[in-house]
Amino acid sequence: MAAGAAVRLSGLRKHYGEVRAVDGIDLTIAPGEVVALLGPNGAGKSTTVDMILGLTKPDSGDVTVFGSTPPDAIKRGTIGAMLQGGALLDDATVGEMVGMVASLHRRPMPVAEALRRAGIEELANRRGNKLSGGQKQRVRFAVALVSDPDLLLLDEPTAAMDVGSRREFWRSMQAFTNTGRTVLFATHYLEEAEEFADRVVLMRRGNVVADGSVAQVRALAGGRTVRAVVPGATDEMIAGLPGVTEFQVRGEQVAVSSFDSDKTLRALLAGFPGVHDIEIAAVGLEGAFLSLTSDEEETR
Ligand SMILES: Nc1ncnc2c1ncn2[C@@H]1O[C@H](COP(=O)(O)OP(=O)(O)OP(=O)(O)O)[C@@H](O)[C@H]1O
Repeated sequence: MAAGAAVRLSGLRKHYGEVRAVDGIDLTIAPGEVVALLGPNGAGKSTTVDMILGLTKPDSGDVTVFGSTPPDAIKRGTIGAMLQGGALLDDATVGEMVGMVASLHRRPMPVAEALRRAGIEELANRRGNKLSGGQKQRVRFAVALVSDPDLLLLDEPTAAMDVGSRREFWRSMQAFTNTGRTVLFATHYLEEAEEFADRVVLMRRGNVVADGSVAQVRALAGGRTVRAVVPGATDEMIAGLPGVTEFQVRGEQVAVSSFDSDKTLRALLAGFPGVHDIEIAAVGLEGAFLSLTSDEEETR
């Protein structure tokens, strides 16, 4: 599979002085996969995307895109990219901007089709300085699509969009991925990863801390939340239960995060005979994200 990989990163590293923006990551993305790159601010997502695009030179390690170097892949129109704040021209119309980019490629799709796929046909004659933030993002999407790329790299594509535009954007994106293209998108929105990605790669401080399907990443965090009404509960008693990683006591209402909910529950029942209204829930992707990317992990 490696030879036919859409993206292959091996030992990829980029440091800025003391900052280990990307600290030796290995990642293989198969053709047709839709992968979310998740992580808190400063995790190294943009630096990774920039290295795949050849915009940032790695200190060490290799990047290949469909077996080629990033500059060769870009020359062939294999990669389309939508970057945070990618420049648009104030005085050119949307149609002109997308047309200019199309003219740089050997086998572009028709400009009208790129506009249609990005859902901005009606903006074709609008000038760059008359676009809203969300509309600009869609123009960047059309620019990314017009080379008819096999790989799309998107750095926080829906950052400036309202909820409705976000939905529509992902609908357009799904139409694109249904044709078997590969997509890697960086995002802060867990629900986008959960809903649209086949695979989630979680980054923290320049490293990949989890990689798998949404269900697998959730399971990696392994925790559950136990809620109950516990007459007589005190902070000290709840903190002393086995498996507890975090807890909250509000009057008799207790919520506990636990890495071993069976043990926690047994001890709770033994220590507090009056406990009632017990609920146990699996950690969502958000919980997994927080537990796998929090700085407290550092001390483990
Ligand atoms: N050109 C640069 N010079 C110095 N430090 C940089 C440079 N680019 C990135 N960094 C640092 O590298 C780290 C990783 O940044 P990066 O932008 O890749 O993170 P990110 O995960 O994309 O964050 P965000 O979600 O905030 O966009 C950060 O600490 C950042 O300050």
